[in-house]
Amino acid sequence: MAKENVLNVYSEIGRLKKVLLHRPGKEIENLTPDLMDRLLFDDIPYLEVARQEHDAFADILRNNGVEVVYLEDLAAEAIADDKIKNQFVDEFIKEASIQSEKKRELVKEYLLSFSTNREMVDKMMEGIRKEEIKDYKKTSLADMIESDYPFIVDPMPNLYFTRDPFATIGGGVSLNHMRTVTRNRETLFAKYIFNYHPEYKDANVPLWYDRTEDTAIEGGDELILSDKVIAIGVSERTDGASVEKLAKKIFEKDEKFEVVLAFDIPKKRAFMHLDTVFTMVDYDKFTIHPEIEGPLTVYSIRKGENPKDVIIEKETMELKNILEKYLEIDNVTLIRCGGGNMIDAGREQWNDGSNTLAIAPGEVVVYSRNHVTNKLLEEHGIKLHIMPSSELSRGRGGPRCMSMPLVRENLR
Ligand SMILES: NC(=[NH2+])NCCC[C@H](N)C(=O)O
Repeated sequence: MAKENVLNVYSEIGRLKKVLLHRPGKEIENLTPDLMDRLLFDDIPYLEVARQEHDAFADILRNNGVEVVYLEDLAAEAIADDKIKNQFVDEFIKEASIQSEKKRELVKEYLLSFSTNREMVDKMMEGIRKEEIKDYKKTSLADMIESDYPFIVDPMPNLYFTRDPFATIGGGVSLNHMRTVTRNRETLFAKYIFNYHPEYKDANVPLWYDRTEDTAIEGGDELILSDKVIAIGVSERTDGASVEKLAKKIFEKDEKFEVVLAFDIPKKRAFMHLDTVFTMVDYDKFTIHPEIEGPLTVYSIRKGENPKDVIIEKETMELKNILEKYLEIDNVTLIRCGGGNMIDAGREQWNDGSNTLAIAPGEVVVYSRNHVTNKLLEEHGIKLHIMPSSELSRGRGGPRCMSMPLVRENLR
């Protein structure tokens, strides 16, 4: 029997009931200066403190009635069956770009040697250093003459940004194809969770996107403005083609969404995802990076006559007017990160000052370090839950990026 409402997200702000996090693990201690660029970090966080901050984040959520589940637990629970575990390990190895056959065999043996699935999953996330598997060098020429690259399997340090590899939209999931190899490897965990975890496997969770697609889309670009309107950033990470594919899939099912808005935003790191420049904090309030106020080009995608067709319209408008028009609200307030002061805006933007996680309308989790923006939010009547932020922020993501809502209460 199909279970109902295992996933339910029809807004950005409806009371948060269940959320997916990943507690930063030893993958952070496998970040090196040489790897930072490719693995999308600007600095190396101090793991112990990052974990304290992350635990404080989870506590804020739990203390406010949110059920917190962890990616690493769900992934381990999803592969309880040995056949599925074996398949999962094979797929993981296939995507880990390991050069020689012998080395792949040894990695498999090593992963299967962990006594619990949870430990094995942690190891997959952490990456495997050369010295962990000693014998491979003797067996193949490729391995004998290989470079001094220190890893057999790369770490996945971005996993604590659970927002991106997949995203709940309505009653389904966008299982994303990520722009970069490092982040695309992360999506494998979600594939197994939605196919095999006891909570989800019989729920027939519809997939609005699949990781096997060849164009990119990331969860940080996917915002659910209401049960009628979805906004998606066409950004450094998300292609226009992906937005159209996703819109068609959603319209084919009887979801209530009526329009998908594709926001054309600058393709640069400070604007990485739409949620880096713009998050919803209340019914009629948004916190934004002043640079996207516009005029902005937006493409609205609606259902066509026949379910496979869509109608696309291009508009160029100020952000405020776009939101007022599509959300049918008379007056939308945009709260500028850093209060519009160029220095404060630039600094706080860089540390995700407008990347807030709403846990209810008018109630958000924010980073402590962005005090200029936080003060402004308070002045606009927003209730803040402030979390510590010196280490986690070094990965260039804030409270919204670090959380994937699974269930939100519907708004009245
Ligand atoms: N939804 C977000 N804004 N996520 C931020 C992700 C940051 C991560 N270092 C990356 O570059 O992918």
